[in-house]
Amino acid sequence: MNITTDDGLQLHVQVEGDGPALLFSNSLGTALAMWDAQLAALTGRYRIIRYDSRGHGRSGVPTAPYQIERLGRDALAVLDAVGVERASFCGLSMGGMVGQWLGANAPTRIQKLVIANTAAELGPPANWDARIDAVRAGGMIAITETVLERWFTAGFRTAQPDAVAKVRSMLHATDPTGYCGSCAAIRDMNQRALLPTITVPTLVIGGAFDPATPPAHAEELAQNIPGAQLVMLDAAHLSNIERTADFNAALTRFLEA
Ligand SMILES: O=C(O)CC1=CCC(=O)O1
Repeated sequence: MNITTDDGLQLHVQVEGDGPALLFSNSLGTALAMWDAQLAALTGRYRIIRYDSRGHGRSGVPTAPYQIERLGRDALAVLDAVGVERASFCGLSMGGMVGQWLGANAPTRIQKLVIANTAAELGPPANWDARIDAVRAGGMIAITETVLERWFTAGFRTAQPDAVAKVRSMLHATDPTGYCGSCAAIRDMNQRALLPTITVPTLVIGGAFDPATPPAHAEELAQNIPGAQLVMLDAAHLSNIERTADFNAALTRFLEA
């Protein structure tokens, strides 16, 4: 289904399964299909709500730079459109940045918060400007292989070429304008001051081998969000794909405690 946000953008949403509502939010350069392995494991126990973030997948692609607040309001629009007052939330990387915003600004809408492979601030801005310039000049292909090397360990890339190929396809299919708009949102983000205000029960998941959001970022989040738990997986950036069973176990253990 498509839903319309308060600024008139169409977002592509899929709702599957029955049970307590669980909203997933994708990372930069992917789409809702990045959560397929979670859907397969959890669909019998949860009402799984997935959506393509603006600029990604089958959602609309505004041209101006995005902001994390705007992405957070999109997540609330998804909940409104599917008639869910309160859901647990799981977001990875950019999705986890959205989760921090929701935890601080919409605590009545979030039951439990899971933020994976993410950060409160991910500078320096010049790195994001360089990435935006590279994509504007050469399209998604210009950055694909470098990005994939950060998303998965070398061992996983060798052992699981089909899983990597699926993610490569998502990255190639991402609209360069949407990708650059999202890079700008991450470049301009600093949510450190929000962390102590998050009162929602929170699980932080990190990747011991994640070069994109290294373990220090996960530790900072867990130390500054009151009562947050921390789980470190043997994975690079897309830990939900590289370590599906461990990720799903940590997620369900936390949600069902
Ligand atoms: O693509 C990357 O470098 C890693 C990343 C940062 C934010 C996100 O969603 O992915």
